Formats: sequence, structure tokens, C-alpha cells
Amino acid sequence: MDENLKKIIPFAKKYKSNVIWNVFHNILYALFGTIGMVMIFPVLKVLFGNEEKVTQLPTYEGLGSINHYLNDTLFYYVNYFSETHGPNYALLLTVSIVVITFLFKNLFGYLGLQNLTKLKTGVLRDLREKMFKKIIELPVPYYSEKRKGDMMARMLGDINEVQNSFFMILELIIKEPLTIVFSLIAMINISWKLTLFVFIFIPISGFIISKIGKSLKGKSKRAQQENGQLISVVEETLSGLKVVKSYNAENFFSQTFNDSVDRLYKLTNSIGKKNNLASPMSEFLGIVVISVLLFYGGNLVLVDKSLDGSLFIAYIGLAYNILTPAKAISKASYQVKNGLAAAERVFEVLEVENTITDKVDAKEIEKFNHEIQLKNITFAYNDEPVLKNFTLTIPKGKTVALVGQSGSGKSTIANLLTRFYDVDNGEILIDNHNIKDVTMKSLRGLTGLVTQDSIMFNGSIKDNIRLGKLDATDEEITEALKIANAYEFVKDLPNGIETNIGDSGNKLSGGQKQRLSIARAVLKNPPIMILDEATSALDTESERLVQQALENMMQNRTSVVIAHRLSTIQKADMIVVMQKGKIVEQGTHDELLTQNGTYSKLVSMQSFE
Ligand SMILES: Nc1ncnc2c1ncn2[C@@H]1O[C@H](COP(=O)(O)OP(=O)(O)OP(=O)(O)O)[C@@H](O)[C@H]1O
Repeated sequence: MDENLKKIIPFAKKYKSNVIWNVFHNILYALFGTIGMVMIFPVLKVLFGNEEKVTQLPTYEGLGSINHYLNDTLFYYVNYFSETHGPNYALLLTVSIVVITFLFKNLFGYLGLQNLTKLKTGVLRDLREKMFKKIIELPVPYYSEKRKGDMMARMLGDINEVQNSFFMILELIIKEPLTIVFSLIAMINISWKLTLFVFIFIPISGFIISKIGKSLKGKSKRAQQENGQLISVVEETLSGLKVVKSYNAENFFSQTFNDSVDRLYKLTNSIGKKNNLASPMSEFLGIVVISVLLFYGGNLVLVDKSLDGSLFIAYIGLAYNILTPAKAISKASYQVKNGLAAAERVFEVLEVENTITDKVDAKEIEKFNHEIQLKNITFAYNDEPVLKNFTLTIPKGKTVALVGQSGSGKSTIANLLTRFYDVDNGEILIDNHNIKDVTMKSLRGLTGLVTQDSIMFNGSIKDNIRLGKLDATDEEITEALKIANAYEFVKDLPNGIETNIGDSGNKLSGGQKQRLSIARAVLKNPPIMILDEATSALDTESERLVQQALENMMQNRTSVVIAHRLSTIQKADMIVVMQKGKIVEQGTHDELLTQNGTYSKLVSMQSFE
């Protein structure tokens, strides 16, 4: 069995009852479909006036002769109605039986589909939930390599593909094959000689159809990858729209997009070519068989006279009954191939091993009492170490400013303290607990993060602020906004804290966003604050407001600040000057100035970025 097929089974298990009902209804669907076709035979008999004259109600003599029993019972009533009410009543009886059987066939078909839909949508929902959970659980490093658009394509497109085409498999293994089997049984009953032709034909056509579908899965996979590429281009273009426009780069992005669309066009055409071939091919093959049957069977009727004419027409009806499911099977088998390719991409993500996880016996730490220690840390994103034997102690209640040239490893420290990445060597201890031994939830509960680019979500100010404390009251939110110096602009907004701030908060100014992200951290009220000070210059007034907000926030807290502003640095209890992943100087502003080393050079150049 295909690997991906095996993996999807556990997802369907939850909907076992739907699967069972689907199978049950499909069995009845196939059965009534076949009976319906057989029931045409008495209609024809009555129509041609050569119905069997059964004058006595037969007695049931066991399953072995059930065929005769049912046949004789039917013709007994046909006779009875014909004689008592006239032949049109006999016709009405037989036609009614056909209608009723087809009614049942379709009723069961409908019920089967209902259960299939519940199964499909249920698995779709579960897969989406599981995938989203995985996406947010996966550690930050995973996304340095991956494109967001590709992830979105897997999350939305591929999962859809799985639901749309993959569950065809149920039809493929139950509904249609059963229709074929029941029809074949009825056909063998009518004439085994004729049915022999059909048996020869099935493997031949199966072979032809599978030959065509062979390369389909590979192509489908390539098309889905290309789809990911396409969504990535749209996503990147939209999020960088200002740059795209101001650099007149519309053509460049359009070209990248068009190239991708073009590749997708070629791939889907080539997939379509094969998919489109499925139905006509099987229909033609089917008609060839029916023609052979017509010719050979016609001979049996006309020349040989060994086959009843009406029975032969019913037989051809049954043969046609095989054709539709055969067509459906060949089409579904192609779609299942697309579904398998999509499932592979979905499971690729679901099966990624999370490299940063809680240990089984990880402890909860609820309080921060003494100090954070970074002991002899070495860390590399790839091969080149970014931090080398880095050692630093941050006592409780102090503000430590990290300064140094761009690329010296300041943000990396923040990444390691929050366990977005794990250290390669050495250890980070909070009150002597290695952060690898505590739960990530409790570690992150102790820390607040204010990033350089204030990350906002589309929603109200309230929604954005209360991320760190979902049950916060409006009063608490207002209080946090006040501490963050943000209330003065929020209160003037038309809907106050309920005002929508647009995509990524783009209805607000840079300084306003910064103050909101400070308010978010203030509301969470963690004992340790990790702050990546924004480098983007604000006007003096805005700068003053943000600065004051930061100072308010850092009061009575332990803070690690990746500092870019001299005013922040001057007020820090300790300044750590970094160069190429190492500490070159350490001390207060005044101490470092008197040393006249790297720090004093940075101060004189005013360059902390
Ligand atoms: N996700 C990443 N994958 C690979 N290398 C990275 C990654 N993030 C940062 N680096 C590299 O690590 C080094 C240190 O980066 P870091 O962001 O810590 O510097 P920084 O001192 O904070 O710089 P800046 O002040 O410009 O933000 C840089 O050389 C950078 O190229």
C-alpha cells in the first residue's frame, strides 16, 4: 500500500462510523443499480407481448433456486394484472418496479455520499488543525529555510487536494467495483459465454489506463511545488508592496510571477491531457466491448436462437452498467494519484521533527529570583560560530545593554534567551535552572519580548495588546497603554481601544506601533524583559515618548536591551560591548568612557546600530 495512504488512515479512524455507513449504502447502491437494470427485462417482455405465462404462485425452495422463484413470482403477477386489468396494467407494474429500484439505488447513493462528505470534511478539518498546530509549534530556525508561500500552499491547496481527490478511494474500492461485480454476476446468469468477452476486456483496459496514469504523480507533485512558489511570489509582493512600487520593480515581480504561472500552465496542461484522456478512453474501450457483445450476442439471438431477445437487451443494459463505473474508476485512479502527491507534501510538514522541544521531565519555573547566567556559550546558525565562549551574568533588577557593531551577535543573544534557538555548547541558566530543563511555556511566561519591528496583527488595538494576557480587562489595557505612553493617541481614535489598526498595523505610525508593542509587554508584566530597540529614527517628540515608555517598562524589571540609543545605554546598569560574538568591554557608561576603548569610539561616532 502506498505510504501516504497508510498515513491518512489514522485520520479517517475517527470517522469510522461514516466509513461503515458509506460502505453499507454503497453496497445497497450497487445492488439496486444492478436489480434496476435486470428489471428492464420484464418490461421488455410485456412490451413485446411474450411474457412467461405463470399461472400459479411459486413456492420458495431455498436460495439455490431463488432466481426462478423471483422470476416466476414476478411473471405470475404480470399475468394476473394483464388478465384481470389489461396489458397496460402489467406494463405499469413492471415499469413501477424499475422506478422503485432506481429510487432505492439513488437514495442509497445519496446516503453513501452524505457519509463520504462528512468523512472528507472531517478529515480536512482535522488535517488543517493538525497542520496549523505543527506550523506554530515548529521552531523559528525551521522557517529560515522555508518560504511562507510554500507553507500556505501546503496548508490550503494541498490539504484541499487531499480531500477532493484522495477520498475518491472509497468510491474506487467500494461503490464502483461492487456495481461491476453485481452486474457481472447478473450477466453470467444470463449468458456466461457473452460474459467471457467482458472478462478478457477488463485486464486489457486496466493495463492501458494504468500505463497512461503512470507519470501523473510526479507531475502533480511538481505542479504543487510550483503552486507554492506562486503563492510565495504573491505573498512577498504584497508584503513588500511599498518597495516594489518605489523601486519601479513591478515588472521584475510580474516577470517572476509570470514565469511561475507559465511553468504551472505547462504542467497543468500536461496533467490535464492525461486526466482528460481517462474518461473518453475508457468509454471508447467500453463501447468497443459492447459492440463486440452486440455482434456476438445478436448472433446468439438471431441465428443461434439460444438467447432471448429481451434478455439480451437487459444484458446490454448491464454491460453498459459496467461502463460508467469503469469510467469513474479510471478517472478516480488518476485523481487519487494527484491526492497522493498532495498528501506527501502535507505529511512532509507534519512529520518534521521539532528540534526545540520540552524535555519529558521539564520543570515549571514560576518566579525569577536571582540571576540569568550565560555560561561559555558557543552558537552557530550554520557553520560559522556567531557567539564564541560567551559568558555573562545578568543579576535580577538590572538593565543590561548590549552594544556593538551590526552582526556582532546581539540579536542572537535574544534568540537564545527566549529559546528560539538552542545553544550548541555551554548553558543558559535562570536561577541555576538550565533553560533546556524547564518548560518553554514557563520560560516564555517569565520573559517579555519587544522586537525591533513592532509586530502587529490585523485587529483592534485591544486584540493586539492583550495577546500576553487574554483575560485582561479594558481597565488593565488602558493602564498598560498609559505606561507605554500610547494612551494619549489611542484615546483620540474614533473607537478608542476597539479601533482596527489594519494589516500589520499599517494605519499607525512607526512610533505608535512601537508604543503599542511596549504596552503589550507591559500588560504581560513579565519579570524579564528582552528588548530589541528599534533602529528606525523617530521624530524628537515620538522618540521622547517611546524612550519614556521604555523607561517606565524597565522599571523594577530585569532587562536585556539590544540598545541603539545613547540615552538607553547611558542609563543601563551594565553595558556589554560585543565584537564578532565576543565581549570586548563591560561596565557602566562612565567606566567604559574612561577606558577609552571600543565603547568610547562607538560613543564618539554615535554608532550603535
Ligand atoms: N537566521 C539566521 N541564519 C543564519 N545566520 C544568521 C541568522 N541570523 C543572524 N545570522 C548571522 O549571525 C550573525 C549575528 O547576527 P545578529 O543578528 O545576532 O547580529 P546583531 O549584532 O544583532 O546585528 P544588528 O545590530 O544588525 O541587528 C550575523 O553575521 C548574521 O549574518
